[in-house]
Parts: sequence; C-alpha cells; structure tokens
Amino acid sequence: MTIKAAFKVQRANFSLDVDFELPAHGVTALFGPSGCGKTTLLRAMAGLERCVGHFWLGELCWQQHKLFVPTHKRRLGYVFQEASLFAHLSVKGNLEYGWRRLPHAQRRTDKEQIIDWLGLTPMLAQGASELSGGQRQRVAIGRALLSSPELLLLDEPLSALDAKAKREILPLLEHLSAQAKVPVFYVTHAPQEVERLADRVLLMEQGRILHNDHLQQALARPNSLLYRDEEVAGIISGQLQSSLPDGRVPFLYGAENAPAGCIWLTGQEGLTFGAARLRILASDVSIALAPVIDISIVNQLPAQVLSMTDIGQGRVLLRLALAQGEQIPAQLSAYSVAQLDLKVGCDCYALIKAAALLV
Ligand SMILES: Nc1ncnc2c1ncn2[C@@H]1O[C@H](COP(=O)(O)OP(=O)(O)OP(=O)(O)O)[C@@H](O)[C@H]1O
Repeated sequence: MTIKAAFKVQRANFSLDVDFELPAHGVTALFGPSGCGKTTLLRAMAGLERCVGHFWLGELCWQQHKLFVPTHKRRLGYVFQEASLFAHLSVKGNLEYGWRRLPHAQRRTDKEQIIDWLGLTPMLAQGASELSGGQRQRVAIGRALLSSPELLLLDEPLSALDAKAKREILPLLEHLSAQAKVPVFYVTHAPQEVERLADRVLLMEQGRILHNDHLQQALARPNSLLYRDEEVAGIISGQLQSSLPDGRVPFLYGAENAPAGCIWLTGQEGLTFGAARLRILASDVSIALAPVIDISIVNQLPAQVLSMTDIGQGRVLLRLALAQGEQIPAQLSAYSVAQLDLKVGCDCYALIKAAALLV
C-alpha cells in the first residue's frame, strides 16, 4: 500500500510544490530549515489548506480533482507543538474524546494498551490543566491514537518540552509506528529525532522535496541537511542482549530472527534489552584491509566500500555496507585512503572505536 500525494500551495512570499509517493506504513520524518513548508505540507494532508493536488492513502482518496474530503471527515490524528487539550475535561475525558464518538466497529486501537504504553494510568482522573508539558503531550498523542486514525500527523511534538520531558517521551515514540499501525508523518528540526524515530525522510527546502529517502539513504548523503551542524553518523537497528559477566553487551544487528553480526558495547547504567538503534560517528570508524590482531578495538566488521566522497580539508567520507546491507559511514584522511588504495567495491574491515545506543 502506498501514499500518493501532490500539493501546490501559493502564498504571497512562499509556494509549496510537492509530489511524492511512499509506503503507507512506518514513520516519515519531514525535515528541513525553518520556513521550508513542513507545517504547510502537514496542513495540506489534513485538508486544512484548500489547494490543488491529490492525496491517496492506499485505496482511500481524500483529494483528487473536484473531490475534497473536509478535515472533519478525514480520519486523522494531529498533534501540535503544544498540546491543545480540553481544559475542562480530565485526562480520561480527553483521551476518550474521539474514541467515544467512533462506532465500535471502527475502533482499531486497544485503549488500555495505549494508556499503559504512554504511562497515563496514574493520572486518568486528573484535570488536563494540572498536567506538565510532557504529560499534556503524552495525552495529546494518546487522544490522537485512540481516535483510530488512518493517518497520524505530528508537528514538532517535542519542541516545546524541556530536556527531561523529551528524554521521557522519546523512548515511547520509538514504538509509535507499531502502536499507531498507520502511517505517521513527523515534523522535526532535531536530527536526533530523525535518527531515532524515522523509517523514511522527506528532506525539504524552500517548499520543495529535495529527497524522499529511506533513513539509511538520508544519512548516507555526504552533505545532508541532517548534518549541517553535526558530525556524520550512521544508524544500525538491532537487538540489545543481556551483558556478559565481563561487562560487554552484545548488540545483534540485522534481521531479528537471523542476525548478521554482533557489535560489542561496554555496559552502562539503565540499558533496556530488546530492539534498539545504535549511533556510530563516521570519525569513530577506521578501516583495515584484513582483521587486525593485537589491537584494543574489539569491533572489526567485514564491510565493502560503497562510495567515497571528498569532503574537503584532506578528508574523505566513505559509505560502508556491512553483512546484510546495513550501512555505516567512515571518515578517513585522503592520505589513508591513498595508502590503503581504497576504491569503491573494495572489501575491508570496519574498525569501530565507539558506538552509542540511542537512549
Ligand atoms: N497563514 C499564513 N499566511 C501566509 N504565509 C504563511 C502562513 N503560514 C505560513 N506562512 C509562510 O509559509 C512558509 C512556510 O511555513 P511553514 O510553517 O509551513 O514552514 P515550516 O517548515 O513548518 O517552518 P518551521 O520549521 O519554522 O515551523 C513560511 O514562509 C511562512 O512564513
């Protein structure tokens, strides 16, 4: 099932002109500089911008030629930067607002499970006006999900929260796609949120979509907007296992039922086992042409050079493919690249000096 969308919005000093197609599942991050049109695109999907275009969610059509399904008839959940809860209702009342109005047959989400997942059980009786920003946002997400939407739109849901509240909500959002069971569009300015939550990325600039990528492709672009202020990093999904008596923690990457390999991590407080994403900085990866013995680096993974890009100042950014196609970047000096005679297609070993779990 795919989402097919095209919108043209014309304003005095801004025009949005997008046309894209992507799978109708998982989390798609909308990423780009301020004013590039991310919110306008969400609004167009929600039917809040009356504009030229079309919008298909699989077989379901919300806009095409003269057909325009008004917002209130679109089954969608919309979460804004600041949760707009009904102040006169309790948490329970807010959560059940859309859910109660749905015929039983259309209720596709498990109410208890969502309340539990978002940690809202202890505050169900509280008034919405008594909640902290983070709690309000959790209620807003729960309310959107309980309305059993066909599409979930989140517009910078964490941007108004302090660091502590962000730390509490981000791990919850990792399960958003599984809980929502519908496509999610997630607007953010934070590369860390893209790395952690997104399956796909729509990179936007000046009202246009520059790239419609898998997360890995988005991270693989040497001059990606995702790295404008940061170092290039790669993300690997896998399963965190329990630690060994010597303190090492195995992270099995690749398919859950047939892992492709293991990256060893050092134990740290508060690790939760199970599905996780690992962040590897390009500058923490070195290359060897053969396995190296007598070295302190324990992670030496067979890899193949997919691409090499000169990024200036005598540095080269390599994109490496690991066993099952997982990709990581490596940043080397041009001198080392020449010394090792590295070329696209070369087999090599990626020596990973450090990797951090996204917690
Ligand atoms: N109601 C409006 N009337 C006229 N122009 C608007 C309106 N809303 C937004 N704009 C303009 O449209 C452009 C795109 O705005 P939009 O809010 O979609 O960008 P954005 O990428 O979401 O920005 P940010 O990341 O800062 O939230 C901007 O130039 C903005 O000033």
